[in-house]
Amino acid sequence: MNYGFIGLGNMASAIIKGMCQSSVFPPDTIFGLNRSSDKTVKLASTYGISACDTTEQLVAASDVIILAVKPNMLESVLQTMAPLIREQQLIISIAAGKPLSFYAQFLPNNTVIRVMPNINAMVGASTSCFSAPARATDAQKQLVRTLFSTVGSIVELPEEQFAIFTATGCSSPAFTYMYIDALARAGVRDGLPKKVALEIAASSVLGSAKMVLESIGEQHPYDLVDQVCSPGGTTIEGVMTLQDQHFEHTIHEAIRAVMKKDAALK
Ligand SMILES: NC(=O)C1=CN([C@@H]2O[C@H](COP(=O)(O)OP(=O)(O)OC[C@H]3O[C@@H](n4cnc5c(N)ncnc54)[C@H](O)[C@@H]3O)[C@@H](O)[C@H]2O)C=CC1
Ligand SMILES: O=C(O)[C@@H]1CCC=N1
Repeated sequence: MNYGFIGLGNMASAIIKGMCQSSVFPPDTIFGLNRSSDKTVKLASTYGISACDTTEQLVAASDVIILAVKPNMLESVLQTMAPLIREQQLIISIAAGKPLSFYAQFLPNNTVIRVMPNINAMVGASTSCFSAPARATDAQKQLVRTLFSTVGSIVELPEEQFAIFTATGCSSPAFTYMYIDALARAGVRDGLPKKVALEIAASSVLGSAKMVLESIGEQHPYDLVDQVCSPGGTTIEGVMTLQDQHFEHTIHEAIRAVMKKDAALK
């Protein structure tokens, strides 16, 4: 089985890295095409994947085609692919926003599965989901699970939950990076070197995420908050300041803004 990536940016590079580092997907089964050839050449030399110069070459070589261009490029990519495609080819798209019905306009006879990974795929820690149409076979869905398991975890969701998954699971790493940097910056203000401050902040977030994951269904996150806040202590001052400054409301508004933009991409 051969795999062809159209668009070799941040996400495709991360997925190709995961596939090649697994023992499941040999590099000689992976093909790539990018608008500019520099990224294709780099991935070919780093991982030994095959570089394609045209959509014709990539479609001819692939059993599974992974669309990893920005949503605004999809229409032209699908128009170019449509006359070349074979019915048995599986299409996987990782683009935000575009529903399965969008792909059906261009490729009515092919199975298209939407996958939403996140950027933590670069370190094998993506939180991914997929939505498949009724026509998708168990084997096709299993292939999606196997492929994206090389870069982290993956669950199947109904398509109506795809957008909120994207916002809370795949846009949120950007917010978390901002939170980590804000903590580190505060550390710098009080004398920590930035590198040390970043290590402390990131490590603390990693441990906190582990605490939440291991207590789901047993303790509410606010039970954990209470365990940190000693009566009359230091942390409660920070917690109440965050509440005064609408910390939760700000996060909720950020998610709402992501959802609004996601809906506009359709
Ligand atoms: N960056 C992220 O955190 C995530 C992005 N996504 C989705 O993944 C997709 C790709 O995102 P990134 O990798 O971040 O973008 P990117 O901008 O890093 O990569 C896109 C690549 O596609 C290439 N390209 C553009 N038009 C092309 C064409 N006609 N033929 C071949 N290559 C073409 C560009 O040169 C670029 O290398 C987007 O649809 C995005 O919605 C999904 C999950 C997370
Ligand atoms: O910002 C975006 O459009 C993509 C979707 C999820 C993460 N990045």
